[in-house]
Amino acid sequence: MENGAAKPVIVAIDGPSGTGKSSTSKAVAAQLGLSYLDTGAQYRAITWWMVTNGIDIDDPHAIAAAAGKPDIVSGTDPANPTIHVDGTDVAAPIRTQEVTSKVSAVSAVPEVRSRITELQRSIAAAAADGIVVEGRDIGTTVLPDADLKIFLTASPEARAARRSGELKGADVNATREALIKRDAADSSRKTSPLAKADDAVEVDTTELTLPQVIECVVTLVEEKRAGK
Ligand SMILES: Nc1ncnc2c1ncn2[C@@H]1O[C@H](COP(=O)(O)OP(=O)(O)OP(=O)(O)O)[C@@H](O)[C@H]1O
Ligand SMILES: Nc1ccn([C@H]2C[C@H](O)[C@@H](COP(=O)(O)O)O2)c(=O)n1
Repeated sequence: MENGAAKPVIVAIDGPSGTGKSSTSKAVAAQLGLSYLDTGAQYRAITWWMVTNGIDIDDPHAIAAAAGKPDIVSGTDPANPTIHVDGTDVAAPIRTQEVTSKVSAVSAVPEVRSRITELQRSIAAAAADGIVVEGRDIGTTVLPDADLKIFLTASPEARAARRSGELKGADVNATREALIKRDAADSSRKTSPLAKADDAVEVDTTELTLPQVIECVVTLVEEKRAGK
């Protein structure tokens, strides 16, 4: 690089629901001055558009035919990540129970995946200082040449407890069953399922605090940058 500037670093963080991908990725990106991309928010955004426009979620052909229609724009500042569909801020509506229950079906459709994957690659390529991209298939499919790949895991019990804490008063057992069901759907789809890349570093966060996970990932990025 000219003037001794650091080479942009691409970090892929994958893992099942509730393992801490978003919290960790945002904090690592902020600490290291990198961009941040929440790819789950993009799949939620396209699902929100399908629901809002009356597309039959049980009909993969209808989803495929509509996959190219919504304009999805992701803001990549880790201090203020944003998501817009056709100019509308959808940060809140993409987190509803309705969207959460339908996102696995929509994201399993190959036409949806190729559209969103292309968008993700163009965002990563445009990140001048580098980027942390989090999702389910980033290390395996979207950015197979990422400089560093992390795969976060945690027990279903720990993940359900974290989610129930977030959803104030939600039943832990119901939350646990819902996330196990979503993980099973995301792991078993034919096109780029949730999976650990062979060259990913697995970090089990069950017994770690969030600051410990962040520190672990920051250290891994710094070691990678130092060429260790
Ligand atoms: N190591 C940890 N210890 C305790 N709580 C954590 C830890 N990591 C994350 N959390 C909390 O767990 C919740 C889920 O974390 P987060 O949203 O980052 O997970 P995620 O993997 O991105 O989930 P999803 O894929 O469903 O979006 C948040 O409330 C977060 O603060
Ligand atoms: N790279 C990705 C990211 C997300 N998805 C799908 C599957 C998830 O259940 C859903 C929502 O993700 P979350 O917001 O919970 O991280 O989006 C995917 O298929 N590939």
